[in-house]
Formats: sequence, structure tokens, C-alpha cells
Amino acid sequence: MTSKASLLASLEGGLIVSCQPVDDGPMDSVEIVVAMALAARDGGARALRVEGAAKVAAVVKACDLPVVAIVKRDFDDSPVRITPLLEDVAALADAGAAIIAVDGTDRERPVPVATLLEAIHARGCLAMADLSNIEEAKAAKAMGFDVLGTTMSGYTGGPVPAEPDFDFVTACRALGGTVVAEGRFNSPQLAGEAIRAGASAVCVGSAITRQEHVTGWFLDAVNQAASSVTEPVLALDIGGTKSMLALVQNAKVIEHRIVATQGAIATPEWFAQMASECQDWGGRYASIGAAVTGVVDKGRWKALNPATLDIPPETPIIERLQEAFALDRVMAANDAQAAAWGEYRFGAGRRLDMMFVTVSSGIGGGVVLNGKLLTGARGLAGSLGQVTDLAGGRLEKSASGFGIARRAAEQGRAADTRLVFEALAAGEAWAETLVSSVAEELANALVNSQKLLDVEAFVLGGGVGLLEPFRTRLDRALASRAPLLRPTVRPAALGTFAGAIGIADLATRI
Ligand SMILES: CC(=O)N[C@H](C=O)[C@@H](O)[C@H](O)[C@H](O)COP(=O)(O)O
Repeated sequence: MTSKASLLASLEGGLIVSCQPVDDGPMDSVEIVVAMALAARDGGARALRVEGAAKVAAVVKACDLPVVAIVKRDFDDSPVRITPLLEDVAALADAGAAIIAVDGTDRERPVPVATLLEAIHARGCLAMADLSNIEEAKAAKAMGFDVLGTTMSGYTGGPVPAEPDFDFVTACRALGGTVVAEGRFNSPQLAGEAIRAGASAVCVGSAITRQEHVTGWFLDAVNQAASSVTEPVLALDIGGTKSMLALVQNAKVIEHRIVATQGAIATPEWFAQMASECQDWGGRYASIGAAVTGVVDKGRWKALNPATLDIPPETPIIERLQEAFALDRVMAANDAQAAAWGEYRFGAGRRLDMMFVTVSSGIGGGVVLNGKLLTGARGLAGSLGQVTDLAGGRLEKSASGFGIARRAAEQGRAADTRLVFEALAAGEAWAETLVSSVAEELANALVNSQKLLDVEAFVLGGGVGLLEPFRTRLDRALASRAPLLRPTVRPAALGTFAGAIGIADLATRI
């Protein structure tokens, strides 16, 4: 293998660490760049990227890794900064660079790219082109560059994107040869993704060697979290018959009120009515979270069962709330999903892969896996009450509070869930049979959910779900299941505030 081929082969699957301190910052010195280079070497870097001939010379002397060398300059009449002049190429070659990188973008420049390339090769170095798009990459390839770098993607105009340019990495790879993914690969995960996207090697700078940048990233996250713990959220938990309005701060409900859900729900007038219900709280909150019955899919509120939720077909709930409350920071989700998040963050499902199931007049559910609330592709995730048997019977219709009342009525009893539980407490056999059979149905649904999601725990809430006699029957129904399939069930901890607390926490994250 020629030394050129073996150098390129040594980069395959490797990490290149760019040791470029912030210009004129406290770490911008030759000694510190050398220390960065040695630390990167000790950490396992395969090569280094260094700016400026003096720093390159010092690093080459102190460290045996190959150096990708550049010079940065600022011109008034050209946006090109990276190694723009022939004298830069000469200085870097003299300093011992193995690879010299030049700006290879299609822009106004003092010296043509081909002339720089020729000079690099004439000095026996390999040439890397720092590129911004695939047309430039094709041109650089045709010219004879040894390495294509995605370095300039996002830096030739307009706002700099947050993410790296994986598509460009993949497109360069298709041209063949050595491709270095460079630019905003700011985490180990993104660097790994770059290799999966086809890069021969990844060059990481800021995330490893620019302490000012990294400090800023941490600060942003800390500031965001700090501001989210101090700003109260207006939480609206909107049900079919009544709604809770609450001011929530740091997972605590500071004030709340219950209002009847009335009028033509989800019309602009209705939203205005909701706003007037909490007018006196104006100025006390910075964001709004709405937990609603029905489905929220990409900002659209829809009824799963139009018979129980009579709202316009595709209500733009975020926009409507923004208009009605004259506030931009608005979040909306299904109420059971919001409650699942509340229980996951602050209640009985803390830090667990969990499914929340609420059994009250209806049945709702929400799932949190790997710390993420599953809303689903259409907002349906966790809709346990809506699962059906082949006859089309929904679980919610038979195993909910309504279901209990309906079954009682079918037996000629009063259609009243509370009276059924009173009869159960009095030892009446019909009530025992009824509640046990409802518990059996719910147990079956939980076991099926266990098979699908294999969560660590189910958190059971709702007016019926939290009733001790119901839990006893549910536990009995589950006890007969095989241990491998038997769900762990915990009672919900946040009670009727789960939805408000969950949606408030979600709203602090927008
Ligand atoms: C666009 C430009 O001038 N990039 C420069 C090229 O050398 C450096 O400022 C970057 O730090 C380097 O490319 C590594 O990228 P990141 O720091 O995002 O890991």
C-alpha cells in the first residue's frame, strides 16, 4: 500500500478531533492546542484537524497522529475562509501537515481551487475539499481531491441548521472514496449516525474542544429547565361534561376550578368562553396545556367516537387556544396521554416504562416508553378503551363505569355505578358477579397490553379504577394468569390532577 493509501485506510471508521479553540478565547494558544491534540490522541482519535501553521508545526512535533491542516483568513471581497492562498498551502506543508484542507465551495475566491489542489499534491500532501453541496463534491472528486468533507454544509448562507447534514454524507459516499463527515456532529450519537450514513470518518470539533460552545449548550438546557420550573402553566383538562382549569407550577396545582363543559364544544365561541372562565388568572401563566378527551393529531382535535364527543371534525386546537388566550406557547394532547405523562413524571410510574389506564365513566390510556410519551402516528397510542372484540364491542362500553351501570340496567337494576358498588359492599351476589366480570375483562385487556408493550408497570387511575373493591377483583382476575404475562398494577398517585399536571409539564417543554 502506498503511504497515501495507508493514510486514507487508517481513517476508515475513525474519529478525527478538530483542535480549534474559539478565536482569541482563553484557550487560543499553541500550548493548549498541543494539549488538546495529546488528549484527543489518548482518547483514541485517529487524526487531528488543526488551524494555523504554527499550531500545526507544534502538534506535529508533539504528537504522532496525522494532521488535517488548515489556515483561516477573512477577506473583505470573498466569503472563502479556509486555506484560500497558495502561501497557506506552502506554510502548512512546511509545518508537517499530512492532509491539507481547502474550501472547495463554488464561491468567489482569490485562488482557484484547482490551483490550490495542484500545490497541495506538489508538496506531497493529501488534499481534502471542505464542501457544502453535492455539485461541489462531484467537481472536487473530478478534480482529484483525496478526501471529500461535508464541512461547509449549512455555512454558505442563511441560518445555520441545528442538525448535521446526513443526506450530504450519504450522497458523497455514493461518489466513492474517502468521505469525512464534519460540521455539527455534536454528540456521540450523531457521530455514530454519520458512520452509519456512509462516512469513512467523522470530524468533531466544537463538542470536544470548544469549551465555550459546550458550556453554552449546557447553559441553554439548564436555563430552559430553570425557567420551566418557575413559570406557572394554565392547564385545561377538558372532559365531555366537566372541565378542570388549573394553575400548575412545578407539578403542583396552585389553584383550580371545575366548570361545566357546555355549549357547542370546540367552536371559536366555546374557546372564548373557556378563556373568560379564567380571565382573572391573566398574566399569571406563560404557557397553556390542554388535555382533551378525543384524539389530538398534529395539532388537530378529533373525536374518536363522535357519539360521545360532538366537536367539529378537525379542530385546529392549538390555533384556537392561541387566539382565545392571546398566547403563543400552547400544547395539547389527549387527556389520558397527558395523565400518563403526569404519572410517569411525578406519580406512580416514575422513570418506568409504563402504561396508564384510567377507568372512570369511560376508559382511556397512555403509554410512556424509554422516557417518551407515545402519542402515535395519528394520536391514537394507548387508546385502550377503544379496542374491540370481533363483534365490535369496545372495552370502554363494557368495562367502564358506564359499562357497569349499563349492565346493571340490563339486569333490571338501577343504572348507577355507585349503587352497584354499594350492593357489592352489602354482599349481593349479582353485584359480585357483575363487578368480577368487568374486572376480568379489564384484566384481559391489561394482559394483552403487556404482551404488546411489555411495560414495567400499569398505573391504574380513574373513579372506578381506584376503588378498592374493584382493585381487589382485578388483582384476583390477574392472579390466575401465567407469571410471565401477569401485569404489575399500581394505583395512580395524582388522582384527578394527573391530566392537568401532565399537560402542564408537557407545556413547559415547548
Ligand atoms: C464552517 C467552518 O468554518 N468549520 C471549521 C472548519 O475547520 C471549524 O470551525 C469547525 O469547528 C469544524 O469544521 C468542526 O465542526 P464542528 O465544530 O461543528 O464539530
